[in-house]
Amino acid sequence: MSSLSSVQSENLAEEQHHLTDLYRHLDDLRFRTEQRLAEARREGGGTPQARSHRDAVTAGYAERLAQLSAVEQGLCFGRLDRHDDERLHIGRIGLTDSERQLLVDWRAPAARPFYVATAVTPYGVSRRRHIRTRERLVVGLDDEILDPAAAGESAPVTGEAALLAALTANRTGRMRDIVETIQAEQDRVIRSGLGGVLVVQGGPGTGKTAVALHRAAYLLYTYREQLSARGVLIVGPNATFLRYISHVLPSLAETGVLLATLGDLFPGVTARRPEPPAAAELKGRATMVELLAEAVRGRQRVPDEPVEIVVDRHVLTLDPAAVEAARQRARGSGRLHNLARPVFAEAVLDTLAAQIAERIGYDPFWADPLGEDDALTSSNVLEEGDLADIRADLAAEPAVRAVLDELWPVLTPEDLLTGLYADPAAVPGLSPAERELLRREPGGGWSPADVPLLDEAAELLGEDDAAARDRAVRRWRQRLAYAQGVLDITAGSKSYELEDDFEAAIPNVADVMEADMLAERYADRERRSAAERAAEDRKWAYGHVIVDEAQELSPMAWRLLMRRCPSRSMTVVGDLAQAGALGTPADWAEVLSPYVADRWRLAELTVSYRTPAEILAYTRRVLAAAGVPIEPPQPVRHSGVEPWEESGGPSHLAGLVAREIAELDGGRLAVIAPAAARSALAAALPVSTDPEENAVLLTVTEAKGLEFDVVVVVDPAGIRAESPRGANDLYVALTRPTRRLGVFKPA
Ligand SMILES: Nc1ncnc2c1ncn2[C@@H]1O[C@H](COP(=O)(O)OP(=O)(O)OP(=O)(O)O)[C@@H](O)[C@H]1O
Repeated sequence: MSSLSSVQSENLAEEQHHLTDLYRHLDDLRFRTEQRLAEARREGGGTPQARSHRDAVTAGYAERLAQLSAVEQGLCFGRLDRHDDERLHIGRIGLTDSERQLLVDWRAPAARPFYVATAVTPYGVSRRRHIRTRERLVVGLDDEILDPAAAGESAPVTGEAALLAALTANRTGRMRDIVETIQAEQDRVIRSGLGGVLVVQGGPGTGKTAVALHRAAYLLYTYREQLSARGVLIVGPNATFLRYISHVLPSLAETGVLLATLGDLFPGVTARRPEPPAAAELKGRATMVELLAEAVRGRQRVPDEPVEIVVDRHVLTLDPAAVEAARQRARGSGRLHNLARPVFAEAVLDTLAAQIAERIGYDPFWADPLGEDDALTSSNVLEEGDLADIRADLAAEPAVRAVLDELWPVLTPEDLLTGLYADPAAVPGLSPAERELLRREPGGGWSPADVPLLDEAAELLGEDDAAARDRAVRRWRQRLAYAQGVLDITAGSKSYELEDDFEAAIPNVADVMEADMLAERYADRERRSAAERAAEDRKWAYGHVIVDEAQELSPMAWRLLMRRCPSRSMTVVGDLAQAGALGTPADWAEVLSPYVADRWRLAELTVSYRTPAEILAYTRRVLAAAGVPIEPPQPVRHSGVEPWEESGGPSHLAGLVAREIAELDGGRLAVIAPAAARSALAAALPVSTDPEENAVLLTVTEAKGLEFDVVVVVDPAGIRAESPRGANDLYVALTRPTRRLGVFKPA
């Protein structure tokens, strides 16, 4: 016994020695990066190029420093002993000294056996060691000997002790990374190649979200060149969920990922307005594409009566036939609405200009020529140049512009949707009830379901970037003139003193401009990461898109996401059995086939790491009794605690919740209830509606994707009855706890 413990303490001492060495290297790296950062900050920035170079370098060092700080906790967590006597330590980043690899990044191919080696397939590994640390101290070691002879006895999961420690730890309200205990089926998903669409289907608590985040980190590490320029987008269901997962990637030293909800994906709009599920479902239907196209056509109007326009005391008349002809011409141009407006305007201006020309250019003697030479071929003495002037004057005339804006307005996506919601009756193809669902007065912000419609509208309307191009050209001309002036003065005052070679050193104007503009662009490109630039650019094409809780997305939302990812390099993560939104798909093929036919691959996760066996068994029983057979995933552990069921009035419930809170011991509790009961329960129970608090009251929609040590589900029948997908909602609610579940039925 004593010899065993002496071996253990020797092992601990050996690991401590190595760990101390690793931290010394980390400190050293940090110190050098800090120095370089300070040096870069001190550097003067004379020219714009020098300034933007300095900013880029500074930002690079600052980011590197943040990464080095992020890996402080749990820097090294594993060791592989190979049959060839090589030892590899596995950690959050790679570290080398001049001769050897001190620490292997968990994402490197050499680290893979740490996650997938088994006694049956040991990948050349004889021992896998989990190293548990607190701060910079080694506090425990768990060894697994991967001896094929002992294959039958090996643990069903890798790193069982470390895994169970992670799973039973108190929840903090922030998801932790799982880099120390990734399981083999999860590893296969994380390391799947970059190309194509990968669907990850798995029940509650199987680690879909955790896997999606680690996959982002893996892809950025493995395909850095490709991905750092285009960025990675992760889409989650709501802002609370994004806050919940927000620490994972920074703790893996990855910062170049944009986390967003659907409501954030139209630049300039933050869509948080709540709306009834039925309205969201209607807005999410694929048929909205045609409806929006119809709404655009509806804004290209032909008046019923002739329109009179007074210009310079002339009364001009625009009759419906002329407008119809102009509209045909504009529609026939094949351009999008906003881009076709000049075609429409030109046709209308032609009509109006002809009327003016008719009046001011009429020669009353044209039909009575004095002789052969004086013969006129038309009654009008105006020439084409005069007509062009008239058209230009008319185009600038406010009364004319007002009519053009009425008949063929330049529209923003917001204009189109506001108009559509204010008067949905104008759009054919909707039932009266559907019209009422869409109806909304202008103002009050946008809902997440509006965002795909805004995006679709932007596609249909087209953006007229002529104005932006004009501005850029004007700015360029001003600069050019300025630079020319500066050079003229310099050259003028000094030319006779110049040596030949000095003269040659003066850049010519084109060089100055090019340098200047390049510097501007360079500064823009370097100072902001791809993720930041992408967030402001509706047409940004991401290198990879990860969609979490993907079962909740509507067909319209998929159209938007596919536009953001023309390469179709995507990871789609979800569980159809947990789908709560109305109109959710029957299977993943229904979602994906319009975009990639059958060219997508499926990975399934089968083990629940969150929810203990007792709670999953209870969940299966409850749902089966309700006539909804659901097969939950396999639990990885037992908690030894059966769920409780109680019923009664509000004060009894308040007492039960208070008891659970008293026993929390630093963990977190959620009461999950029907939306209709929310305000009454908020007043009656000792819980908060602020999701950041330790004891919170949530609806199922709010609780989706989250987890708590203890959950009390109130009024399960009410949750089921609240929506056509109520049984799925109940499934979500019952599977949120990591330890204890209580179910309360109002008497
Ligand atoms: N290999 C692992 N090691 C340690 N913890 C893990 C592992 N896999 C999953 N977990 C933990 O299990 C919990 C559930 O994971 P996660 O939220 O990713 O599951 P999910 O499949 O997205 O669940 P849901 O469908 O309910 O949203 C999290 O606390 C996660 O950290």
